[in-house]
Amino acid sequence: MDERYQKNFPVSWEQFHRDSRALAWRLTNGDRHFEAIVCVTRGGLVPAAIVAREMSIRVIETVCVASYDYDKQGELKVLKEVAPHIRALGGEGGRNVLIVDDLVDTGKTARVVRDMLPEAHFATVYAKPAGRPLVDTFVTEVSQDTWIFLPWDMGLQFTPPISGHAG
Ligand SMILES: O=P(O)(O)OC[C@H]1O[C@H](OP(=O)(O)OP(=O)(O)O)[C@H](O)[C@@H]1O
Ligand SMILES: Nc1nc2[nH]cnc2c(=O)[nH]1
Ligand SMILES: [Mg+2]
Repeated sequence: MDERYQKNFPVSWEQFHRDSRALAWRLTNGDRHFEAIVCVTRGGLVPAAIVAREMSIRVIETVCVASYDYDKQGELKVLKEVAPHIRALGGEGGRNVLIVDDLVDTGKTARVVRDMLPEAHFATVYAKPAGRPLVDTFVTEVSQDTWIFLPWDMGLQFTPPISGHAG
């Protein structure tokens, strides 16, 4: 684990579903009308599916970026841009577009995607303090020194008892 991260925050599928639904509730109670979701792959794919279902949004676009190799942040590469007709929804800048990602950490990914769609609404399930100013709506804040383990990166495994005795 990168030394920047001192704590773990493991999230189960149920918890992630609950938190993504909570994000949809917040977005539904806002004053914006969204015609399409742009999800930031790959982490944004799962919350985007849940938010799209709850908000009855059927137009889903991707913006494909890569920056982390597990917990090591590298140079950010845009592998696929947003289609021009999606960028134009609600006028130049994408005012009627909802951008969804799983989390914001340093804010580097959010900055790049926001620059593509400056009028869009940016939503994440989790936010760390450095990235929080770049997000319009989120559900749970976690500290900067916490690594969030998402359910698709984990599996069930044996945990030894607290006493240390295996049997
Ligand atoms: O705020 P930042 O420091 O830029 O970090 C946040 C980004 O990091 C993760 O994506 P990652 O690059 O690991 O790719 P993935 O979504 O394909 O897992 C996460 O899904 C966010 O998109
Ligand atoms: N899974 C995961 N990916 C990240 N990318 C940047 N920060 C994080 C994090 O805390 N967890
Ligand atoms: Mg990502």
